[in-house]
Amino acid sequence: MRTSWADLAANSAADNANNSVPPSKPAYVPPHLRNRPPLSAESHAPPPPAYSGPSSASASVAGAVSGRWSSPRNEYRTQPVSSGHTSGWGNNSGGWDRGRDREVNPFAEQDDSEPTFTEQENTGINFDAYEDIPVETTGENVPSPVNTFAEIDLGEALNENIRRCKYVRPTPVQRNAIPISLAGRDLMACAQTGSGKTAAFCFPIISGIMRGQPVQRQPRGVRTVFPLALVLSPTRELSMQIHEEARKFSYQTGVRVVVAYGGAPINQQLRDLERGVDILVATPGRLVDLLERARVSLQMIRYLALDEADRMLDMGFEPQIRKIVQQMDMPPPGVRQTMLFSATFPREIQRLASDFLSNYIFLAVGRVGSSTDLIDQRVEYVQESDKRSHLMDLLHAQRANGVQGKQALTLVFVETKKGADALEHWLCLNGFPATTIHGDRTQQEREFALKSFKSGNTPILVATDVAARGLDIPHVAHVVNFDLPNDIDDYVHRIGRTGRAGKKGLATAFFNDNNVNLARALADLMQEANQEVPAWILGYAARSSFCGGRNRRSGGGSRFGSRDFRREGSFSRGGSSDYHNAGNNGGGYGSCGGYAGGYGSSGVTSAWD
Ligand SMILES: Nc1ncnc2c1ncn2[C@@H]1O[C@H](COP(=O)(O)OP(=O)(O)OP(=O)(O)O)[C@@H](O)[C@H]1O
Repeated sequence: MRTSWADLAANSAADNANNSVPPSKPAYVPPHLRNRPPLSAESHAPPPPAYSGPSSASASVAGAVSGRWSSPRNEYRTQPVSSGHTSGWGNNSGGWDRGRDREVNPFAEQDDSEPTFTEQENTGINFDAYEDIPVETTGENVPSPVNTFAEIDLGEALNENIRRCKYVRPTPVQRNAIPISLAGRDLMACAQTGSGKTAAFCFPIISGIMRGQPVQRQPRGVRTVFPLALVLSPTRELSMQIHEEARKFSYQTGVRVVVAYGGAPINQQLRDLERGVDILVATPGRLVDLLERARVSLQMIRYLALDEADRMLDMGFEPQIRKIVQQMDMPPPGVRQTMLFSATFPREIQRLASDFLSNYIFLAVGRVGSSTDLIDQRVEYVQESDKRSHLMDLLHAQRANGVQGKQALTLVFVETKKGADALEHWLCLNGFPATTIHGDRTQQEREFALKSFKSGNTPILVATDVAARGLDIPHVAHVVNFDLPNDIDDYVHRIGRTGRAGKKGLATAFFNDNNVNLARALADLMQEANQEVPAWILGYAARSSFCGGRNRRSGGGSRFGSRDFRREGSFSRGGSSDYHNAGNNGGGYGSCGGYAGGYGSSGVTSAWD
């Protein structure tokens, strides 16, 4: 099969050369043949494939992989559907140099905003910090974890990009999740913020597309595109970030990644799509738009990844996700491969998520929903009226300890968009350069704010929950919860903007009587992360209603006992009851509670996309 596609590409190139007339659109070239020198008219030999097959050192994983392709998924792929890619390569954006048929090197791209931080600071990754993390996997026939990237058969081009990224070894979530995904299994994975989940779902997708058999060519004139993989994320900025990461991982693999998100001109995104797409990274709203315009079809999807999956399936997004995954033309579970990732996975969301999965493996690296103990968490009692002056004290102290007199990056979370603007204004008036990101700002303003913050030019970013999830901003030294969220999971994601990739971070929360409902969960979370819990907060925790409020986790007993919801007695839907437990066991669930409401921020959902 591979040979015939190689022949097809070779013949097509030779035909074009012989006719000396360039095709109106370049012919589709399958990923494993892309980035090869163009064939001369004389040469009819297919170029060597980019991926040279499994190495003997990785026989177990590789064996599982080849097994995957003889599964029903393979039959699906070879069905004579009239689809494929709209066009070939290289005419431009999203990582391609317009007019020069050349992929832009994402590793050489310079951020034109002057970085405040040195390369050395950027590479101080200490993944030893994650070594003792308990890992639990449940499900049937769980593939064994690996210890090194060399043990995983990802293909040379991808391995080269891993080296370029300076990833020396896989993080615990990568060690476990990648072999599971390469074996073709569906996965629900929960791992702490900043622990490398993006690569954990990108690597198997890219590798799978590289090694997979190519799809049929798109008939000319049809403008619908047929991506092979779909990665959904809740915010525009996170989709952009995943796109950037995926472009690095897929550099010179021939796998093409395109991003589509709201707030940006759709025409440019349509042009990017028309140039060819293997992996589509998207926010749900913009994707629905593209599907309704019939510019994207999900018919050929082999891989579906939901990043921040619990957010994607909560009340704000669930209808859109169901529409995309269940009501359009995406292959069903068992035919496609589905991967769900987050740092938090409330049991009710797990239950919903199981509709999207087939005989999946549940992976928990660390306790489900826990924060990393790399973050020094502090809670201070601050009345509403004192919050600004208190923040000022923190910023002054930070400036005094700053690197070379510069303000360390501080991310300040507030409840409302108006509150964000007002605080930004006040900070600027008081000599602290600040910017803001929230749903009322234009996309351009949001992107500019983020860029300015990342570069250190504006070291304080005031944000609503739009910035709470997934954003990987190096050097965020301090996260301040100026207003605490209503939900402890939101707190976990917010503080997770610091203390990433093995680095230490600091998180300060302003607590007052408005936050009583969060007291119990906050105290539990801090205790679990070996943080010092002030006695007064334990008092509030005792007073708070264990099963009430909007905190879905609040309930009696240890909320950290929670694991794979299928192991609860109440589980009665689908799947197998014979769950292999390959790791540490936690306690049971608390006796009450569950999901008592949506995220506090559900009102901003549409603005996120
Ligand atoms: N194996 C590795 N070696 C070194 N650095 C890594 C490795 N894997 C990931 N990283 C880096 O770790 C940082 C965090 O990764 P990533 O953003 O994927 O975390 P995450 O688990 O998705 O976090 P969140 O839950 O906040 O979304 C990134 O800067 C990434 O480049």
